[in-house]
Parts: sequence; structure tokens; C-alpha cells
Amino acid sequence: MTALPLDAAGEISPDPSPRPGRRLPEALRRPGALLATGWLLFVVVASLTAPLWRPYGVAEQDLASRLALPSADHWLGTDPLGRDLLSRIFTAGTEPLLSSAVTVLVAFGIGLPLALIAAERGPRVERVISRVTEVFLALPSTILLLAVIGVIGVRTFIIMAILGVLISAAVYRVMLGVAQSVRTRLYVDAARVNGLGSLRVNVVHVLPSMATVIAVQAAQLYGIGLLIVAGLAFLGFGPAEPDPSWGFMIQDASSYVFTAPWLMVPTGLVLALTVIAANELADALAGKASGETAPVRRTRRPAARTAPVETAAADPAAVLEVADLTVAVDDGPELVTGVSFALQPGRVLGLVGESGCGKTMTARSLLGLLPDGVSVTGGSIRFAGRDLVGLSERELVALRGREIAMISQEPMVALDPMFSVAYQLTGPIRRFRGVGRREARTIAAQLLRQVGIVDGERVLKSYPHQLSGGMAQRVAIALALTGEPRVLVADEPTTALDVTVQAEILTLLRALVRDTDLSVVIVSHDLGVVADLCDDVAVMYAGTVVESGTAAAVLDEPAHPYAQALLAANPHVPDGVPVPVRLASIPGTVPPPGSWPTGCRFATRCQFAQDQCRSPFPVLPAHATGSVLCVRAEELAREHLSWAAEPVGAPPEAAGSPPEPAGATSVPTAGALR
Ligand SMILES: Nc1ncnc2c1ncn2[C@@H]1O[C@H](COP(=O)(O)OP(=O)(O)OP(=O)(O)O)[C@@H](O)[C@H]1O
Repeated sequence: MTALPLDAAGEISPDPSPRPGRRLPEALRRPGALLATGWLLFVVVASLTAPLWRPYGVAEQDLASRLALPSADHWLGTDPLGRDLLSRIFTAGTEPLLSSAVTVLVAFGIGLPLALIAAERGPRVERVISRVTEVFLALPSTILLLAVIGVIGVRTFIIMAILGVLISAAVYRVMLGVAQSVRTRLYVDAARVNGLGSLRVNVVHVLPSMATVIAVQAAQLYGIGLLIVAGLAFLGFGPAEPDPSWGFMIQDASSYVFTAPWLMVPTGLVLALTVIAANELADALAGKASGETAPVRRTRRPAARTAPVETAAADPAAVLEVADLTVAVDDGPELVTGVSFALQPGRVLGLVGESGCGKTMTARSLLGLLPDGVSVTGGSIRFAGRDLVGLSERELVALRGREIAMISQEPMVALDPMFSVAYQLTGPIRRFRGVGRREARTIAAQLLRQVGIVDGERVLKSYPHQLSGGMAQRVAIALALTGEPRVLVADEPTTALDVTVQAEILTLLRALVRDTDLSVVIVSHDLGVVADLCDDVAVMYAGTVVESGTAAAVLDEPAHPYAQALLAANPHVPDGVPVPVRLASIPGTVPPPGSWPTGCRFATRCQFAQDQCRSPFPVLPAHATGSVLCVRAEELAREHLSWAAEPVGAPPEAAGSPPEPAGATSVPTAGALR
């Protein structure tokens, strides 16, 4: 295997930013948060251990010093029966402190898993769970709790557990938004691509990213729980006298507020400080969490699958064959229609086109990784004798990483910032290859060498934020190779990198295809990349393939005016050829899904459009192995007409009004782009 050079941008960045997983302790460094944590710890420990240190029993009366102010004998004074306030307050603390924790545990124990399931399973499941939780939210919880007390009596822990069940609906709603947002992050996709099952994706990647929000919500809920327990006791639904409770002690003190105002102070202060501390902690954590989460994603109902209009003949040699693929927004417009192409073993196929043409949707369909609310509604994706369309998530998990892997545009976000490179590589290696920890590490080092990283040991110990973009993309490629896949889907793998690093990553991909049996589908808007790397090309426009064939055929003799225009607009110029005075341009923009014109979707922007282009027409064969979606292709070829740059000085054409046909002009060839 060829060892490739390190990227020019350097491997280790000098300014490592903090990892999200390490933010909690940092949030606690704020003075307010420190005091709050200290107070909470103090109250909890003092309350739980009160029977061991309290100076008096809770029912022990000192009738000589009733309603006493603080003194050496009674540090916080005494109540109307001469009972020691210090002993009673901290003995009373155990119940609210523990029962509020029960509320938090129950609320999160129910709400959080439901949110994770809803976020993972998509709109249908989410809708069912959301409707059920809405019922819980609509219940009058105070009345319900009082009714429960009427039935079972004052059993604070059970009551607070029931409160937890009621509040779990609210927890679910907050957590659902966060979980959906976290699941959109590319490293979660990457983990799924690497074959991680749903439980492990949630436990290893989604939950840690939600930790801060969970902590904020839990701290806030804890404070609310304390107030509710105290409130119930204040109303008489607390421990029976002489057992102390904060609520009853405050209620008792309120009777003496004019004659012995001090009586209210110690209990009120302890309760208030404890609630304030819980909220201060929540605030400190929230301060850290702000900006970490993205807004809740829209979800829609999946549409019924429609039968493919026409299925291309199967290509037995192809490792992956896509036929008449249609991808649509559920209950919305089609994003991709009638896409067909075949990926041959050991070859690189480029999906090329302007932004918004449906390249990414097509590529993600191959792994069953479409965004929520978007699904394959027609056609087939045949791989190893099976149609991947309609496979269950379980079957797709078995396939991802092992058979088909993916690398994406943003290597940094494809790697989980919380784990070292070694951890992220050895996990999938052990799972895919069934090896032990030590062997997995050896394989990880080999994979890093294979992707051109020479100081693998150092990189293995690094975290993603310590890697440069090029280095991170190499690691992401190594990660994709952990399952020894047969097909690699690369979505704009060089777009986020600077030019020198781009070239190195392309060299790496070329070497991998040459040295292994890998077949690659690469998504790119860059014709230079396509000419450099691809054996076959499918040019996409407005959700469909307008021209396909070998890279040499499509790039040297583009037949579709859109393919010609893309090439003519490409700024790459081969050595020795004069730089053109003016590059061709394509007027207007790609029409969005749902507003594609009838007939040729490119007609509104095409120099050669005629009436016949605006009515439906069949796919026509072109080149030896491909197709072209243009009724005028043959005629244009015969007359040697191809896309022309506008004459210098000509006013730019408005979108939607096609310019007049121009005369023959030459376009850069594939050779020119290489
Ligand atoms: N989650 C989504 N829901 C609805 N429509 C979407 C979603 N994601 C993308 N689209 C739309 O689908 C169409 C195809 O998008 P896609 O990302 O596949 O294009 P692309 O050719 O890969 O472009 P780019 O290079 O900008 O990623 C676009 O019109 C886009 O706005």
C-alpha cells in the first residue's frame, strides 16, 4: 500500500478547543455555580447524616426555652414547643431532597428514552408518542396529586414518583427537540454508517451530546420538586407531627410571624437557598449549553411508495445498480426522479451537477440515510443481489460500514468530538472484524498508514479538534475503511478542504481505488475533481440524470447542453492552453423541487430550447454506455453546436428566458480538466 504524504496544513492544531463532553466541570467553575454546588452538597450530606450528629432528638422539648433565638445551646433557636430547629430542619431535609430526586429520575427515566426513540424512529412513531404525552400534559396535575393522596394517603415518595410520570411528558418534549437536533450531526450519521446499532448510537453519541441540556433540565426540575414537597407539607400533606417537614415548619412559623418572626427564618432560608442553588446550577449549565443545540427539525408524514415507471435492464457486472430511483419529501415534492446508473467494480462514478440537483439525496439513498421526512418512493438500488429499497433499519445497519461506507464533506463533524481517534477507529474495527482490543489498535494504526498518516500513534491519541481538516478527512476515510466495504460513497469529500489538501485527498482516494477493490460513488460539483478521479459520470440536473457515460465520453464530448454548459463554465485550463477571455455562463438557477417544468427541466435555461423540449420525451441512448436526456442531442451533434459563452459585452439573460442559439464553440475537454 502506498504511504501518502501528510497534508500541508499540518497535523496538530495549536489551539485545541474544549470538547463538549468536558464542559460540565467548566460550567461549575462560575462563582455562583460553585456556591450552589457547595450548598447543595452541604444540605444533602447534612440531612442524610442528621441522625448521627443532631444535638437533639426531633421531638425533644426544652419547654424553658420556647421560641428561643439562636444561642450556644440551640444554634438556630427553638420552635413553639422548645424543639431544636437545627436538628429538626436537617432531619426534615431528607424527604424533600430524596423525593425530588425520585421525581427527576422518573421524569427523565420515561421522557428521555421516549424522546430518543421518537427522534430515531421518525415522524410516525414521534406522532404517536407526542399524542400520548399531550394527554399527560393536559391532565391537571395538582388535582390529580391531591386525588392520589386521598386514595393512598400521604406517601410522599409514591406521590413524587407519580408527579415524575406526569412531568415526563414535558421532559419528553424538551428532549425530543434536542435529540432530533443531535441526530442531524454528521458524526451520528457516521456512527450509523459504521454499523453501530441504534442503542449504541444513542448511548455513545447522542446521549453525551445531550448531557448538558439534561443536567440543566434536571436541576431545574429538582428545584420545582423541592417546592412541591414543601407545598404539600404546608397544606398538611406531609409527615405527621412530631416528625418534622420543611413545609409544616414554615406553616407553623407563619402563625408566629408577628410575635416570633425569627422562627420563619432558618427553615425558610434553608428551603429558599436549596431551591435557588438548584436553579443557579441550572443557569450555569444553561449558560454553557446555549448555542450547542440546533433548532428542532420539521417532520412530515411518509408518502406511499409508488411503483417505478420503467426499470432499466439489470447489469450483472455492476456492484451497485440504481434504477429509476425516486426520492420525495413525505406529502411533498419529489426531490429526485428516474435516476439510474450502474457502479462497476473497482471504478469511480461521479455524480456531478449544480447545488440542489439532488446529488446528496441520491447518494444518501444508497445507505438508507435520508433525512427525516424524506424517503425513497420508487425505483430500486440493487446491491449484491438485493434491492436495498425497503430494507428494514436492522438490515441496513448490517450493511452500512461492512458493505457500503460513507465519507462526507465535513470531516470534523463526521468525527465525534468527545472521543479520541483510537477509540473511534477501534470500536468499528472490533465490531466489523471480530478482533480484540489490542489487534484492533494495530489495525487502526495500519489503516492510518493506509490513508497516508505516518505518525499514526500520535494521531490515534488525538481528539478530532486537534486535527487539521485534511488530517481529519484522512481519519474519516480510515474510519470508512474499518469494515472493509465494497462501495464507498463520498459526498463532496474535498469541498471543505483547502486546495493543496484537496489534491492530496484525491490522490489518496485514487490510490485506494487502485490498490483495493473499492468502488466509489463520489458526489461533486467540481468538474476538475470528476475529471481527475472518475471513470464514469452521471450529470444531474433538477433531480434527474441528464447525461451519463464514461468520464472520457461525457467530458470530452458532452451531448446534453447542460453538460456542455457546465464544462464551458469550468475555469480549469490545461497547461499550454490560453486562458479564455470569457467563460460561458448558465443563465438563471436550478428550478426547485415541485416547480420543475414539463418536458426538459433545463429548457428554461437552455440556449437550444425549442417547443419540442417543453413536452415529455423518452430517455435517449448516447455514448456507448450512457444516456442523454435531450431531444435535440443528435441534431446538435450533427450541426456541431455546443454551449457558447455569451459574446463579450452582451447583457446577461434573465432566468427563465432562454437566449438565442449561439454558434459553434469549443468546450474544455476531460483532458483539459485533468
Ligand atoms: N431534508 C430535506 N427536506 C426537504 N428537501 C430537502 C431536504 N434536504 C434537501 N432538500 C432539497 O432537495 C433538493 C436536492 O438536494 P441535495 O442536497 O440532494 O442537492 P445537491 O445536488 O447535493 O446539492 P448540494 O451540492 O448543495 O448539496 C434540494 O432542492 C434541496 O433543497
